[in-house]
Amino acid sequence: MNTTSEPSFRQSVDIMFNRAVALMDLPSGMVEKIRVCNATYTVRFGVRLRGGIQTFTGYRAVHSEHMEPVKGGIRYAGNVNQDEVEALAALMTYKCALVQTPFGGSKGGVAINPLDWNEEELERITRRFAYELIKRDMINPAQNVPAPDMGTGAREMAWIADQYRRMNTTDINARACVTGKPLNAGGIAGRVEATGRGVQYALREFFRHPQDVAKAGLSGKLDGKRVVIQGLGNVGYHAAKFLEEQDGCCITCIVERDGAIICDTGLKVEDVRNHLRETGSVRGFPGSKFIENGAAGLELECDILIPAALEGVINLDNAERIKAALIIEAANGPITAGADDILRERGTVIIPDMYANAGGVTVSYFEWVKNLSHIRFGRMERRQEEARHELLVDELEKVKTAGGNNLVLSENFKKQYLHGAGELELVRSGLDDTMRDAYQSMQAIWHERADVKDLRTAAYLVSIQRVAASYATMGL
Ligand SMILES: NC(=O)c1ccc[n+]([C@@H]2O[C@H](COP(=O)([O-])OP(=O)(O)OC[C@H]3O[C@@H](n4cnc5c(N)ncnc54)[C@H](O)[C@@H]3O)[C@@H](O)[C@H]2O)c1
Repeated sequence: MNTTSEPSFRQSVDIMFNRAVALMDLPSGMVEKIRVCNATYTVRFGVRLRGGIQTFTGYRAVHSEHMEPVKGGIRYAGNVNQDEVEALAALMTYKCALVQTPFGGSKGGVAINPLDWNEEELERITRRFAYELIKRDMINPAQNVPAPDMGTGAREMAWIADQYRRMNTTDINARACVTGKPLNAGGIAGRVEATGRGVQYALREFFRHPQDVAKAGLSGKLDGKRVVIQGLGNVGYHAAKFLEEQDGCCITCIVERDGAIICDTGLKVEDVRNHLRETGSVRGFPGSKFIENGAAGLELECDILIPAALEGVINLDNAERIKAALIIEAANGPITAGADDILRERGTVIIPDMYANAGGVTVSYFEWVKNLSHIRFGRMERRQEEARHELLVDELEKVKTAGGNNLVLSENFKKQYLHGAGELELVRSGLDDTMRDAYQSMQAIWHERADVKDLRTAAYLVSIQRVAASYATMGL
């Protein structure tokens, strides 16, 4: 965050929370219980590296245990701190409640820049941090289940899972101690793409409602919409790629850490990603204009702005200059509370983080269930579906043979129909269903209540109501 007069990330989340509870009829004690972060564990641990001992600082915050396990990613970034993990843990509570994954909220991180360390060193740092959390039950399939976040991915999750297994050799559910693992280590198809895929499904759902599209001052479908995206990491890359290749969006600007590239006729996301991988920068991407001040890319004319990197990037400094009609928060907390006020006043529609990036935790839930059930996901349903489809196809064949009509089933159709959905299709359809349902639950409040002016407040209302109901039922 650039502006000293801005609240911290956690304070920003609290301001948005308070705006919502002011419209609710909850006892003040309950409001306070939900708002506060239950506990934050800080650990300073040493690892023998590069001929000496290096000391690192790590955190795991548990915001709400109204449901267990609690869930939330582990972030590796230089500026990870207690305020940030507590804000992110709170967002996890509200996110899980909104998309109805049965978890409380948590988040963790280590204050390191992963680019400063090689793979072997990162493995030793990760295993040591995991050890510190596992021995305090802060990684455990029944209590606290991490996942990837900025700076971490499937590789780190595999190390954490292995560390847990070594320390808990008789735990048959060991694999469920962390999600976002590689497929061959108990992961699930579609987890890597899940958060970006969820952003795509969220936008598709938004554009199914012309009334909502009109509120943003837009019209028509997703096809042809001009999109600016910040961050071409896990979330940003998948979101941008799917929107470009499958929904006909025109990606006019990509903002990365060292600057931004602009191309009015549209950037090929896959090619930009390859260029970024090969050169470490977006600079010099053929057919594009490079600007050193990447943040200026956020201020370009466009229909949809997708911040998918850091928190606080839309703040009091630049909010007035943001021109996008619609902002979808793929990152957590990219808009500060002050900027949110400015944009809301101006009528910019914001699809809030707790909904927009919930695809990750949704598919993490599928992975956790798969690990606990010890069966290849969807396997039984698939056989059952196949049996039903066989009956249908036999019947159609009989109709055809009897000369009832001219129906001809192609071999290709039969193959696709009979083989039903694989794990990836099941995961995607489950995610799509979740994103549609959650959108409609926010939207109902946005449309029905005159005092609820924006989707974020509506999302908070849905979530807080559910968390409160959970506490009220189980007691404190
Ligand atoms: N990974 C997930 O499943 C997941 C789930 C929910 C939310 N999120 C949120 O999405 C955001 C991104 O996470 P990710 O997993 O994609 O991280 P990532 O580490 O894979 O990617 C982050 C990208 O942002 C870029 N970046 C860093 N600093 C930048 C800057 N100043 N300007 C522009 N780009 C910059 C990095 O180069 C990188 O390409 C975070 O807010 C995270 O909390 C991630």
